[in-house]
Amino acid sequence: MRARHVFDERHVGAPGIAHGGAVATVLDDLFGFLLYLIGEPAVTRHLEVGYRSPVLLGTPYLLEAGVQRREGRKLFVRAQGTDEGGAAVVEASALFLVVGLEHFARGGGDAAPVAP
Ligand SMILES: CCCCCCCCCC(=O)SCCNC(=O)CCNC(=O)[C@H](O)C(C)(C)COP(=O)(O)OP(=O)(O)OC[C@H]1O[C@@H](n2cnc3c(N)ncnc32)[C@H](O)[C@@H]1OP(=O)(O)O
Repeated sequence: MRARHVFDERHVGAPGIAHGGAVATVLDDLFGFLLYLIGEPAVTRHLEVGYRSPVLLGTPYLLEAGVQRREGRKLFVRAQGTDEGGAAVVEASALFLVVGLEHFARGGGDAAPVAP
């Protein structure tokens, strides 16, 4: 799956640079959307982010994510973000666990069925 993302002042850490937590949030959400597209309701069990270069505000990045492998209810996923020159600025790997829709009901909100 591919997405284009531009961080803005809402995500600032050091001046002009995205906060690492904001970058991790976007990557986690990218994985969540990937698994939504695949049609697997799953949640993050483990997330690792490698910050290779500062992620600049107001700069478009290409984000790419995919499923590396599956072991039963465990989905191992990977992603990377590259700048317009093709240089990798951030990478992430994560373990998502497939859960039943009752998992989402624990938060008290509506858990809409996940469809591909
Ligand atoms: C309907 C709308 C859907 C929208 C979804 C959007 C999702 C967007 C992404 C998110 O933000 S998700 C929110 C953040 N994540 C959470 O809130 C999850 C909190 N954790 C849990 O609820 C439970 O841990 C979970 C349901 C995921 C699993 O609980 P379990 O008690 O079933 O399993 P456990 O935690 O013991 O670990 C499962 C397996 O992972 C393995 N494991 C854990 N860390 C690992 C690691 N780092 N590497 C490899 N394996 C690992 C662990 O050993 C174990 O292996 P086995 O099943 O074979 O014993």
